[in-house]
Amino acid sequence: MNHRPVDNSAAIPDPRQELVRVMYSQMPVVAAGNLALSMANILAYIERLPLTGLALFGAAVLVLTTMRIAAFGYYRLSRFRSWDAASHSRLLAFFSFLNGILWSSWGLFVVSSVPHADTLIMLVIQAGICAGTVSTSSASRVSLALFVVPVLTSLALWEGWQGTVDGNILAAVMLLYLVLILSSSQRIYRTLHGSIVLAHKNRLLADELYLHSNTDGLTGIANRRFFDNALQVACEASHQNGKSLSVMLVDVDFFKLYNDSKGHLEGDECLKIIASRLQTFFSSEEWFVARYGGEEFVVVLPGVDESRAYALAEEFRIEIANSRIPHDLALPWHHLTVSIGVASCLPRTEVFPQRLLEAADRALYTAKHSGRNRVNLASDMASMINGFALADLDLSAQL
Ligand SMILES: Nc1nc2c(ncn2[C@@H]2O[C@H](COP(=O)(O)OP(=O)(O)OP(=O)(O)O)[C@@H](O)[C@H]2O)c(=O)[nH]1
Repeated sequence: MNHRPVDNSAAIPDPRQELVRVMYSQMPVVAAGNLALSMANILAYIERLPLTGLALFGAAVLVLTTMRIAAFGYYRLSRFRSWDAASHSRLLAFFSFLNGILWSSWGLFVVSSVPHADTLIMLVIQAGICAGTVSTSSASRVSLALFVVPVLTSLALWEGWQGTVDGNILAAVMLLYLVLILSSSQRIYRTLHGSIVLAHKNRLLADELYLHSNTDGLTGIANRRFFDNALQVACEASHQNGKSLSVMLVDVDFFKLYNDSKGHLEGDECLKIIASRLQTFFSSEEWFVARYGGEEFVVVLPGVDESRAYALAEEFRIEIANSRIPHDLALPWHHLTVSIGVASCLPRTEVFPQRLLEAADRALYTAKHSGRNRVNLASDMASMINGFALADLDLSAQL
């Protein structure tokens, strides 16, 4: 669970690398499919049962295609941000070449061992396979060429060797086809490139929107909106995992007088200082700080019980007082101070965010009216929660 509105805005990654990563991520699936293809070939060759072999191959291709489609959805682009694309693209090129050899061996196997197999039809099938690869391999020209060249040339060479068709004409046709494939790969790549850039821009915009709508404009810490959601989540988690939960309301003392004497801009700077001190002081991963409104801040401390929350609040209060931020009208100290109200709930108790806040607010009110620059505990919290539990019991008994 993330308790802070985090700034995720990173540069848009290189779309070509992103595509290589996606292709690379599918390698295990493709390898499994090709292994099935080789086994089908070997089986058909040993048993002299070409139809069984072909049926097995057909099944393997079906499984492979289904798995690849599933894998494409699974390996979403966002997962690959931290990958080392350079080394992966080399491995991908090597793998593509192996893949090409496998497919060409399949073509050669069929024309050489299946009676009446037509080389031309096989060539058309192989050409279709190459064309199908363009969409997925278009980001890496090297990988594409390493796949396509063995697949296309093997049958042409076979025919030339057999002398049934003019090898030169076949080679010329294959060359033309290769050029067509590579040029269409460029077009497909441009389209994919555009979609990937757009997808990343959209994500950055969504991140930015989230960040802005959850951050306080003045102090840069989380705002009330973020706090309301996060407190609800923290209360539910505390109820489920049986850990304590404490909330603090931190209010700057005599802040109106600070504004009046030093001006609103100085007041703003003062709020920024308090926010940053809070953020630094309560920096544990689980805790979070937000601006509650005006000169009031809130700290949520999952896993912290009442006595520890009190000790932490007292430590923070002293830290601010010891900073000696001048505030002549704050009597009797003549420097800036804060008052803090603390409320905690017992582990495994169902606690309502609103009740916890009300208790912390009452504690803060008492701290203010007992002279300010102090921490006050909502000592009625446990009895209040028990009171609710009893009220619930009474109600259910009446029902
Ligand atoms: N500079 C500045 N002042 C603000 C901001 N938000 C609220 N305030 C001021 O904070 C002051 C709060 O005053 P009060 O609620 O009377 O509280 P206080 O003067 O701190 O008195 P106690 O809380 O009783 O110690 C008001 O004068 C508000 O104008 C802000 O964003 N910037």
